[in-house]
Amino acid sequence: MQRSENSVFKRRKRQEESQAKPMNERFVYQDDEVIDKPFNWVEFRRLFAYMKPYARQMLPLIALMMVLGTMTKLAVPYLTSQAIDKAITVPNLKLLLTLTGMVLVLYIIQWGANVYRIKYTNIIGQRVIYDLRADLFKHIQKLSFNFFDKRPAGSVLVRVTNDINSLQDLFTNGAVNVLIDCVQLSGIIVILLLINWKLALAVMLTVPLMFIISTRLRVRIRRAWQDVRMKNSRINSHLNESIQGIRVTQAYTQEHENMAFFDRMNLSSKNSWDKASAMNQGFGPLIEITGGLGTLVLFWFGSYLIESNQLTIGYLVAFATYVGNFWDPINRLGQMYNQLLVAMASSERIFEFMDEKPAISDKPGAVPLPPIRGDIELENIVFEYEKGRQALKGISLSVKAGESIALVGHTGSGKSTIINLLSRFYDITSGKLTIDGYDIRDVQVESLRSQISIVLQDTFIFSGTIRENIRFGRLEATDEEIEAAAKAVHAHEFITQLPGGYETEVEERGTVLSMGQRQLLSFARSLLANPRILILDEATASIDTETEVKIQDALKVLLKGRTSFMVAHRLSTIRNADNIIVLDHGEIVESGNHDQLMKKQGVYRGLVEAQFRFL
Ligand SMILES: Nc1ncnc2c1ncn2[C@@H]1O[C@H](COP(=O)(O)OP(=O)(O)OP(=O)(O)O)[C@@H](O)[C@H]1O
Repeated sequence: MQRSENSVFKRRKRQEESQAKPMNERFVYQDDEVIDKPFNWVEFRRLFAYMKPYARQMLPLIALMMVLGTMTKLAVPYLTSQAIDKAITVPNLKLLLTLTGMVLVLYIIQWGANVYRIKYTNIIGQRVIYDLRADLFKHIQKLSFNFFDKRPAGSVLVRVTNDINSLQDLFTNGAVNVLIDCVQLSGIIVILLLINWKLALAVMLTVPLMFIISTRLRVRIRRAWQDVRMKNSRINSHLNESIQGIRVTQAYTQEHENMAFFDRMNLSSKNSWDKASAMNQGFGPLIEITGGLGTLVLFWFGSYLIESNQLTIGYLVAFATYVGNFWDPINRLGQMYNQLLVAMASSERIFEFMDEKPAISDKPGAVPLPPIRGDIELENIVFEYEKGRQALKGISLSVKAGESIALVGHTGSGKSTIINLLSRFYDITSGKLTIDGYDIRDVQVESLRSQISIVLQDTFIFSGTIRENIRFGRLEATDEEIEAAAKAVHAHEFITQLPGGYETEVEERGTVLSMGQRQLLSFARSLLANPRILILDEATASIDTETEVKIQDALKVLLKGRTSFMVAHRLSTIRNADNIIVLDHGEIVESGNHDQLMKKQGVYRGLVEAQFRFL
């Protein structure tokens, strides 16, 4: 079985290698892994600063346990040498029993010290990881739309999960183990030199050789692991995209194509892992061979020293044990160095996100926007998502408080862009946008957004109950207020028909609910928020004609006394708007109410007639 699986993998590997060009290039993922950067001390200090709050409290205890554990470990071979030389070669049962008792006590102390050290290092490690993850998540929440426009959700996920996890080992074991190994190494070197400096130097002759070989090997190992992480990161991005798009995939029966693509990624990641792990496995035996050379020198030169009465058998045995213990920390330090570089690469990626400044933030001295009436002025607004490509080309518009504005136009004409600018999800490239005379760039973002409510076509429902989803509009709302809002927008009927009523649990994106029901919930959420400015972006697109009649009533309630912007392709919903703005390629081409525009025989009339013909 094992063999056949291996041969399948080998065959697939050959297939993969023979196809230089991927067979399916629908999905393109940027590699965001930094290969081979020099060790960055600034970031290293920044990372370890996360230990600071806990260091004073716990580090002295950990250091004490560490020294205690290492000292007891180093004392055992010395006591063994004394037992051989003074109690076995020249039999002395009493001394032998005393020394055995001492060794036993040392082992118990060593065990206790290790248990406490591991416990406290784990506590510090977990707290550091908790703080890092919390800081990163908090920061990501503040980042602006343009940040998410540029990155697939999967790659953001990878940083909060994988990259943070890869630091976990460093903080829980790694950092302390390095110290222990350094203390142990220094202790062993001192003891070896004290027992017999000639033998010590002879044994350590092999160290530089090993150092040179292993440094070269380690660079290759590190690159191989970077490759593994890069491929895993791509798998995560693809996985996220596949799950989000599963309905489209199934509708177009693209499962096999997707599977083949995933399989290639998966296989490529497995192959990289095999390669990296094979290199890693080579590292251990290399240390062992060099260690074996050292042992050869030890016994050859050691027996000469015994013969010439410069060393006792007991000391030779102790020497052999110390030398045995000498290679372990060196081996671990080599691995730790790799682990540290991996962790540094991860921390670099984490800090890169943390250093990302939100494109939209309060400027110094920004004042809170006082409760607004809802007068809006757009003066010659130009906006570019990408430099040199204007989505809006000089929009001017004056809106009085309480007016309802409808934005219509062909797809891509700039309707949603205007809406995005009103809530300051993006900053305008040039021009001026004021609300009640306040330039929206001069006021605090939170005070602006809290007075504007947006209902989108693809309403986002969070995991939780229906009640909590409506409450999202105003967290302090009472249950009665929530139900009143639901009744006003005709959502109460369908909610009470659900098995759990208002307490029905809905999952992320609201899969239990139909699109129309989700929109009604979103209406209730907005009504509850009681905003001065209301934005409806294709908000009635998924509502059936019967519900639409009800919704028109609800909209009257919802829009009353508020300034509102409505984007709708279904033109019947905007008939009653005070002002209909017709956009084309980022410019206003017509404006007026329904009757005025119908008389004009222009773009709007064309759109209405096209829709009528279509029906
Ligand atoms: N996040 C973005 N990054 C870059 N360009 C964008 C982005 N969003 C929209 N655009 C571009 O800006 C222009 C206006 O888009 P917008 O979404 O405002 O159109 P719309 O009128 O709302 O279209 P629709 O009716 O299809 O929703 C389009 O050319 C579009 O390609």
